[in-house]
Amino acid sequence: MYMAVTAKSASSILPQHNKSHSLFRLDSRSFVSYPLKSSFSPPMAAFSVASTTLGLSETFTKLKREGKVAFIPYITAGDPDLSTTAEALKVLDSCGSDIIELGVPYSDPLADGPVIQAAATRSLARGTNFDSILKMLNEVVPQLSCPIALFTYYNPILKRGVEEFMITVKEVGIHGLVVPDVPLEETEILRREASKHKIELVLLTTPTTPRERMKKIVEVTEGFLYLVSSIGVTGARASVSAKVESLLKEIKAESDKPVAVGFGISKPEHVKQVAGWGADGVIVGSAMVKILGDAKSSEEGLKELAEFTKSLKAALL
Ligand SMILES: O=P(O)(O)OC[C@@H](O)[C@@H](O)c1c[nH]c2ccccc12
Repeated sequence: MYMAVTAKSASSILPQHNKSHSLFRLDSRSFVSYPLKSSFSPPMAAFSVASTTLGLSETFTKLKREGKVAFIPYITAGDPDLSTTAEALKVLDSCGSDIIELGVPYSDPLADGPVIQAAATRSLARGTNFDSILKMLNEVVPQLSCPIALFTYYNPILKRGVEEFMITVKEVGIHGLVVPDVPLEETEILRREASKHKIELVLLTTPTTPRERMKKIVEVTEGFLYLVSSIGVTGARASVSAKVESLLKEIKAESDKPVAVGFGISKPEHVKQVAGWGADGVIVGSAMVKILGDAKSSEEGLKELAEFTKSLKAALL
């Protein structure tokens, strides 16, 4: 189920639409943002919830000191329901996740494969919305030891207003933000408000990102750099592209910022391999989402999620 978009809308969000596979090619042209450094320090209240948990970059600094690689799962908020999401966040945290990516369900998830698209559809059908997610986070975040990076397409941010969005997510203790489809020409306000409210804006590069553009992205990403392992959309793959090894070398030649790799990773051997190639973090999404979506009950899904998370985390120890 891929959205038929006009050439214009595709070019403004994901510039290439490969007709042969009707998959949207992720391209970093829409992933560049330049957070402005500002002297603005938000009122202490803004830190009240988040001050007990390390942020994204602090987490990577701590892990690097310990010689460890970050394990970063992704799940879609509200799938199968928000109370299960609340429990899943606690399960992922207690099973050793170092950062959790929490997806805001969206009606046109252009960069997502069928598993995450279906999760977003189920969640929206249940009535999940941004306010109900914030309410859940307000209760759960104080119980977590690892930071949350909110994952959302650009539209839900624009709908709420960028400044209002940043204020509200900061208030519930969100540390980071990943926005895969932010159009280059509209990054000005996003990076200014993210920086102002101490939200780490994570940028993405892909295997097709030209070197000069990659350098720009690496320079300005905050928290970590998201290296998309393969072209196409999210979804578990039989193997992780060997190109990741050389891409990691190229990026690390430009910057010592942490790099986390995502797309297709779904087995302990994938995790081990990507860590062995020098990644600072490993991101697993669709395989996690599938467990929760396929389970006959929440209890069963949470139990399987715990087992699966521990099996992947063990590959990093
Ligand atoms: O699902 P995968 O193949 O394990 O990839 C991680 C991915 O799910 C998560 O990081 C993510 C969810 N939706 C996205 C859209 C674009 C980039 C990344 C994502």
